[in-house]
This record gives sequence, C-alpha cells and structure tokens, in this order.
Amino acid sequence: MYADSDGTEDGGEGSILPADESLRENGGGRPTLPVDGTLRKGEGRIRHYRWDVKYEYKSPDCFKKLVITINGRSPGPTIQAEEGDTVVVEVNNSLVTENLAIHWHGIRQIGSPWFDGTEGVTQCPVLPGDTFKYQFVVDQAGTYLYHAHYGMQREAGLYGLIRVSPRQPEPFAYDYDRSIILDDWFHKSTYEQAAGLSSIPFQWVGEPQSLLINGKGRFNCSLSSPVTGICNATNPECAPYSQTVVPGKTYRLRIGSLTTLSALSFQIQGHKMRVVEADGHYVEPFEVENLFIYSGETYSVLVKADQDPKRNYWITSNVVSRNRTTPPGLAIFNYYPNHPMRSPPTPPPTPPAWDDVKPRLAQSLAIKARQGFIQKPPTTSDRVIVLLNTQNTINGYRKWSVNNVSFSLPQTPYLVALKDNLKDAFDQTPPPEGYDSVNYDIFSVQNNTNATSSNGIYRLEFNSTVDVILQNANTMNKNNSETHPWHLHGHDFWVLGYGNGKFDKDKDPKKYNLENPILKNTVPVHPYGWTALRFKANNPGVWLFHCHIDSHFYMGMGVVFEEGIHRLAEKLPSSIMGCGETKTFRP
Ligand SMILES: O=C1O[C@H]([C@@H](O)CO)C(O)=C1O
Repeated sequence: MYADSDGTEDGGEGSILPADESLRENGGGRPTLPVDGTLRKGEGRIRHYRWDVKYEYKSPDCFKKLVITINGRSPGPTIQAEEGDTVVVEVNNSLVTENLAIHWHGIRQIGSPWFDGTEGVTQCPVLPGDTFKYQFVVDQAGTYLYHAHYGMQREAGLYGLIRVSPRQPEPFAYDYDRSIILDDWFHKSTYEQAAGLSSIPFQWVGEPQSLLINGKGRFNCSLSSPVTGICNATNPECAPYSQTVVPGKTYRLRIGSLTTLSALSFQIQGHKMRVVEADGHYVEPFEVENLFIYSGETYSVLVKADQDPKRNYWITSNVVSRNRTTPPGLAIFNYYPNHPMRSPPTPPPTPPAWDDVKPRLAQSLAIKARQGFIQKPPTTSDRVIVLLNTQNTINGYRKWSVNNVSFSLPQTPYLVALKDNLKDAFDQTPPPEGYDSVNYDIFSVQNNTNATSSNGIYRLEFNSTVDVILQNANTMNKNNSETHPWHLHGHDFWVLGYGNGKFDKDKDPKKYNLENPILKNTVPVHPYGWTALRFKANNPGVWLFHCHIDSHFYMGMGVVFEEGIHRLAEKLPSSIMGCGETKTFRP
C-alpha cells in the first residue's frame, strides 16, 4: 500500500509510489539525471493523488451553500511536482447526481491528449460513482491551475493550483514561495445559472455576490434573509485569509485567477509587486502597484516585506472591466509578530476605475519574455484565422458567437470521433476563417441575423504555424464591449500584439513583437480591441480554445482545433468512452 498526499501547500508534496508499473522509473524515486543534465519526458518521479469529489455545505463568504470539494476542501489541494514528473490523479466522483471532468489548465498533455479533462472534446463525463484516473507529465516548470470542465461546474468551487518547480536555478531570488488563488463567488447553483442562460427569456447570471481570496470572502449578511439563505458573519469558515510575512523577507506570490466571470485588479496595500512569471514563463521583470489578472491566468510576483512592521496591510481584489457592484475581496498581509487577524489601521486602497481600459492594455503590452529565456516564434505563419467575438440571438436564445457561429459541444467527444472517423458525430463543415472585416462595424450593435449554432471544427495541418487574431466588438447593448480571456488547451502561444479597434491585416502584422513575445496559454482581448497570437500545431490531439468566462463558453464562445490526430496511439484509453457514439466502446 502507498500513502496518498492531499498536496497541501508549502511542502505538501505528492507521495512517490510505484502506482503503476508502466510508470515506474528508478523505483519511482528521484531520477538519475543523464550526464548532460537534460531530462526526457516522463523521467521524473510519480506524484500520486487520490481525490474524492463531492458536494458539501460550506460558507466561504459566510453564506451557506453547496460547494464542490476535493477531499473536503475548496479550493482543492495544490498539486506539487517537479518538471518532468508524472502526475497521477485518481478522481472519485461522489457528486451523487452529477457528472464530472477535470481540466489541467496550462499542462500541454504532450502524448496524453485524452487526459486533458475537457468533457465533449477529449472525454466522456465521469459518471457519479465512477473513478477516473488522469495521468500526465508536467513537462514545464511554472504555475498552473486545475478546474472542473463539465457544464458550469467550476462555479461551484472545483478548482486549485498546480506548482511545478524547475530543475534549473531560477533567474530571481526570494525567501518564501506562497500561493494565492482568486475567485468570484455566486450564491446561485450551477444549475440555476445554466438553466437561466439557456432560457427564454434569457436570465443573466449577474454580478458575483463576493470575491474570494484563497477560498475566503465576505458577503454582507444583512442583505440575506431566512428566505434567501443562512448567512453567519461570525462563521470561522469565512474569516479572511491571512498571509504572514517576516519583515525584510522577499515573498514569491504565485497568483492564479479562476473567476467564473470577473476580471480582477489585485493589490497589496503599500507594497509594489515585481512581476516575474506569467502562465509558466519568465517575464522580463516590471513593477506594478496593482496586477490585472484575467480568469485562467497565473502570475508570480515578488514582494518585499519592507514597510512599517508594526501593522498589517490589506490584500485586495476588485472587479474591473464590468460595472463594479461586488465589494472588494479582502485578505490580510500580516507582518509577524502582529496578530494575523488584526485589521489594518487604514482603509483598503482605492481600486482603479472599472472602465479604464488604458492601464489594462498597458500591462498586457508590458509582459515580455525574459532575456536569456526567450523562445523566438517562427517569423511567418502558414495560416491566419480571424475570430470575431459577438453576442447575438439564435432562435430567441441569447448566445455568443465566433464569426457568427455559436459553438455547441457534441455528444461524442471529438477525440474519439476523429480517431475512429465517426463522421456523424459532429458537423463536418468547418467554421469560417474570418468575418466581413470591410463592412462589419465593431463599434455598434449588430443583429447578426445569420448567426447559427454548430459543432464544426478547424483542422490544422500538423506542424504548421497558425496565427489567431481575436477581434472584439460591441455586444447587444449600446456602447458596450467586454473583456474576454481566451484560453488555448494543449499549447502555449506567443502573444504578438494587441491593438485598439479593428485589426488591419496589412499594417498591424508589421508591428508584431517577434523579438521577445511572451508565451502564454490565456490572454485577454480588450474591449473594442484585438489580440494576435501565434502557435505551432505540433501537439497531436483535439484542443479547445475558448473564452474562460464560464457563462460565455456555455453560451457558445469557443472553437476547437484538431491537429495530427492520426499520429496518436492505435487505441485510445477506454476510460474516456461511454457516451454518444462511444457507448459500446468500453470493453
Ligand atoms: O453574456 C452576457 O450577457 C450579459 C448581458 O449582455 C445581457 O444583456 C452580460 O453582461 C454578459 O456578459
């Protein structure tokens, strides 16, 4: 028998074990590095986790509701591994009446596309009572995330961090390594939200009731009544998170956002933050007073505890890019030996104006790859796909569309359908490569009466270089364009540029940053703006690319890319089967 780890923060490492003979290397222990110091894929240790996923009543913001927990916790345990290790997570679905799938956000799943955890794309859902074993190599050091990828389940609290440490020294120094995971919190269940979004009349999810920092927030209990639910402001479950720091020491804070809706501004009162990592890649360092962070992004910042040590300071998160009605998320930056719960003597800092795009665009532009760690992009691309993001109505239902196509998930996962040539499993007509950029006015409400729903996909030539231009536009409300964080599964992409207004295919590519663009897996497209990305289609599999706002993806804001499907192993794991046309595929 082996011991399981719950992977607690700060030293809670996954245990080393001979879980699976096929994975065993050096008895499962630390590998002997080859003489040249390089490590081949999967040569590391095995980190084994066993998770029980269920609904439990919790009060993360003092308001009692059903929360999805992993081994009793939300956020779930942090996965800790070293570059090259194999992570094995055995997930038991104890949700009783609900399916499940878990996505390992930022892990490219090279050689294991079937364990990307994307329901409908790479696997069938895990049924209640079933156990699913995810098994993948964490081939890149950095800060990553995991979360539910079934319906709008992430909203219920199934999320956590993955920390992968490097085998080489890092280009910056710090004394302690800590994690902060940000979320927005809604009191309605995922069912109420999803049903509202797919109803006529449309019922929007609204703004979050609170913002959580490491799973703790504060709802104003005077706003609740015995009818709306139980709220107890003195419940210890909603005591604020407190990060204790030793005066004079430098802290690396790994900050991840898994909000379901909100873009955030994160700040530590009186302290500057030095940004050093974004989505697992080293950043040419720059200082900020507040960090803008979009759902699906991770950053590492260095913070020195160099202020007056006789007091505590506020750690805050605030909604930006949507009209702010949610109170700030508050945590405490606690200077040892002050009491960790002592409120700072001054009010929290004033957040930036919610509708000021300029500083957000400026931060996006400031993020460059760090000197000495630059991986240059190919200088040209083989294909350019322009994706216009619009809101529209299809058959009376409110939707989001990309080039007038609102994405819907098929019953049979694409991975199986493509591998086994199940042509009826999804629409074989690919979605458009662009939109009518000459005539379409991105600054006004457009009715887009031709919009349709489809599950057609983009098929990419293996090893080709693909550019994607995300083009934002006005929503169905006047003078309104939202920020959308787009996340690509299975790859990192180079961020070549951002701009205001309509992308100009002749002029704008000349301004691309081909010298030191950052590699990321999630990137915002700002209101009325565009964002240009480049990636190599070199990871055989089927990969979702979508807005990381849960309700927007649910309403159709996504596309799917296939590449190199025929290079995959003869047989896909039978554990991903069992739905749609794969019902009979399990042995
Ligand atoms: O998808 C959305 O719908 C609402 C609103 O546009 C409905 O009118 C909103 O704020 C979104 O982000």
